[in-house]
Amino acid sequence: MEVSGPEDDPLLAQLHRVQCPVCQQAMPAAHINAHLDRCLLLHPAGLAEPAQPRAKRRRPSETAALKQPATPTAAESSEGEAEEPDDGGDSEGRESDDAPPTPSGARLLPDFPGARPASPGGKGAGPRPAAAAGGGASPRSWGEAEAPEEEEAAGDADGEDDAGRWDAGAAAFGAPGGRPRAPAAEEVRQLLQGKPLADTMRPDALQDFVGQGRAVGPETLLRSLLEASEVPSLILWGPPGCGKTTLAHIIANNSKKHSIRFVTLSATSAKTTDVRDVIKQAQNEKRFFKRRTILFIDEIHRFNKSQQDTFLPHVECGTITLIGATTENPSFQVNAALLSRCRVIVLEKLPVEAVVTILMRAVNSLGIQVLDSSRPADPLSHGSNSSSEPSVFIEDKAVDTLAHLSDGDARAGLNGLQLAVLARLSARKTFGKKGGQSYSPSRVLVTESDVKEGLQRSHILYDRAGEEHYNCISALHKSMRGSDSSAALYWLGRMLEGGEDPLYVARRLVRFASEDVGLADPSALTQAVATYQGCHFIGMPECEVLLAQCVVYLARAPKSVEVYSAYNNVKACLRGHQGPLPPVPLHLRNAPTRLMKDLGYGQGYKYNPAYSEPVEQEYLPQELRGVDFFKQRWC
Ligand SMILES: Nc1ncnc2c1ncn2[C@@H]1O[C@H](COP(=O)(O)OP(=O)(O)OP(=O)(O)O)[C@@H](O)[C@H]1O
Repeated sequence: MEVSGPEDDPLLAQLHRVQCPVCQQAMPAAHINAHLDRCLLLHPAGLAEPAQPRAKRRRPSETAALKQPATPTAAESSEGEAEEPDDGGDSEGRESDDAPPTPSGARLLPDFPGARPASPGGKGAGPRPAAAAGGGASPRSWGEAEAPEEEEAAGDADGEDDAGRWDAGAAAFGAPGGRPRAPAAEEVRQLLQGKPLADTMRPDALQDFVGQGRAVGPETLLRSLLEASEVPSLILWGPPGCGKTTLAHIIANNSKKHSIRFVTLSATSAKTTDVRDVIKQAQNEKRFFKRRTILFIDEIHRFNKSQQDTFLPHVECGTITLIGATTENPSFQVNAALLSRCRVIVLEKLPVEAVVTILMRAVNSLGIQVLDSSRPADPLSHGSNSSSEPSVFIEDKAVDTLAHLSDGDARAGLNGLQLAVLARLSARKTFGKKGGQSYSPSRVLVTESDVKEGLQRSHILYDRAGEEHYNCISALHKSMRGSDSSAALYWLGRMLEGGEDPLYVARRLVRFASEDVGLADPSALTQAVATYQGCHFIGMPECEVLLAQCVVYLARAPKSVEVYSAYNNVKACLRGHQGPLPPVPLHLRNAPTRLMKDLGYGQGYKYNPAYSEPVEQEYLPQELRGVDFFKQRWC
């Protein structure tokens, strides 16, 4: 996905002007890294150690120089305008020119882990957020804020050791040249605290919206409409964390530019009166100011049918443009009349690559560096860090694993990342020791196992209340029907590991025992009922094996739908019957009283045990004589 940064837009580039802390020259933020590379080489006095000609990357020691303003020379003063390509990162082969920049200006690689993204200080990266040190900045402000003089370079005083470590570290971790330094752990911690990373990273513009090409890709009608600010009433349907609210947020952002009101309500908390208030205001806005109102209702499926009816006439007459978000199938959860007035946009579970892109954007934005596992290197071999504040690294496979475990839910992935990093920062796990000597923490490494711990798998893989609940039980039922015991066990596991109620599964097994196994193995029903009772007695997790046993039993059992089909025929016959139902034949009626006997109840009935030979007798009403529900299809 293309992600544009200020450097892509000359206007934005002008707006994002920063001042070189060495020569004081002002320039577009996008040029600062390339400028600093040369500026610092021209001002070795600004370095804590002599500049090495190969040093295109910023070293921590160089960061110290950022605090020592130097007088600009003629050579530098024209440099900011005529930027030369920064080859520092390229020499390590880490940075792809094709890689789109993040909103913060950092580059992302489209494919992961085939290629590694640059860290935030990489080519095109903006400087570290000014408030990062103060903890108030959002990661999004990375490329916008500039306060190198506030930065306390962790390893500044380390001189040679630090410089060597940083260079080698950059090689080891894939950090390209041109970055002032990695943010210290404390800064990362402050960025992560207080607000969910998922919210902080929510894109504001359509070009930052990852994936969902089918719904809002470049060629889609919806995209053209959104770009023209002609937003139709929409129902955004998709699994959790796939970008429904984000898309609405982008529309809201866009609406502001076109003086369209955007009002948000959540169906979990809003009452009908709230909806009425919004509609009233929308009417006034339309009447007096000719302003349109877009009403976004999150989790619209939680409104009952009559609440949904409240919008109907107002959507119809254009007082409001409705955008509803739902994880549930709108065919069942949204009023048909409302549905017919809205365009349903189906958003899909985000593919792993898209989640990787989103995660890498967050990683870059936080200034966390990615440890490239394809380039094994012992970071400790590059010297110690005497700084009290270590830099933060994450294993590339940790990002990969996180993306896989997120199961298409970007929020889950971002939350997992946030938890893993915060947990690791709290534990301050370091790389260990070098040559038997202990080092003060020079780096904090977030590993694959950290992210696994950071994820609540159960909440990620399975949505107990939503669509996934029905999808999985259906998959289990069909696997058992197809006698695939292995697949059936898999779907059972998916549900139980996801926190499904075991009794819900057990009830389905009871049903299956009759519906699909039926009289081919009547003891299946006994097994299933016993399983239900067993689950009831012992609960989870002990009852999982009961369910597994029963699932395998049912999957392997012979199948017969004879009873099930015949009964369906009976139901179809009854439902399709025209006119009054035929009376029960008199001979089949019980006659407990004289009056009933006098009326002919029970007359002519042949009590079967009283006959040694087969009994000829009709049991169906007159008009159904001869019907065989096992043979005749009614539905
Ligand atoms: N397509 C996307 N592109 C970029 N970021 C995304 C995308 N989808 C989700 N995200 C990230 O994940 C977070 C959660 O997404 P969002 O709130 O849009 O999910 P949702 O589909 O509305 O989920 P829910 O149904 O649970 O409310 C966002 O804040 C954003 O950071």
